[in-house]
Amino acid sequence: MVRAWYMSNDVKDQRLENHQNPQKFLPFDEVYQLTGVEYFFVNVNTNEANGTLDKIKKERGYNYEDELICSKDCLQNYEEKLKMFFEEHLHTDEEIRFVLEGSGYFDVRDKNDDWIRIEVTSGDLIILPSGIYHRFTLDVTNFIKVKRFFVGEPVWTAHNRPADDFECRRSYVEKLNSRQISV
Ligand SMILES: CSCCC(=O)/C(O)=C/O
Ligand SMILES: [Fe+2]
Repeated sequence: MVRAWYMSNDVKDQRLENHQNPQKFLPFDEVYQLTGVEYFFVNVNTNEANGTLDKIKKERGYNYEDELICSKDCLQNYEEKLKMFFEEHLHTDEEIRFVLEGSGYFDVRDKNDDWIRIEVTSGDLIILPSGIYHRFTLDVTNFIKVKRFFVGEPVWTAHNRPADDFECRRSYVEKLNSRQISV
């Protein structure tokens, strides 16, 4: 089950939990209010969710999907890719990841530009809105297998911060500030 917390500013090892002191966990509805990130739990064996995976895909028009394994053995240019994933960046489209096996951390900037760390494990489906600054890291287990969904032809390009002049960034900030982000 998904867990989220505010991160320490002093990150020596990105694969550790890196909590603030004292620890400050957030319920996911608060994460949503502060970031617009959406979350569903999907049973990986039956694909049943709060809704079903098929329903989520249909409603959101996800007509592309593939699988990605991030591990030393399976990911080409592993070190380089992991470094890239942990650079703060945004995408011009939603980032949709459904965890089939393993675990990892998505770090997302909240309204006040603070890092919230979201721990994902098997069954977690997470949707990062277009324009949100974020990054990803494996945890100490060094393994995650995800399904990636997309509307139309996938574009994986990451735009590193600063990317404040991108239309998707402006529109994300505007929506978040006027609380127009909707599920
Ligand atoms: C676990 S999916 C790989 C990371 C990725 O695609 C991305 O864009 C992270 O922000
Ligand atoms: Fe990303």
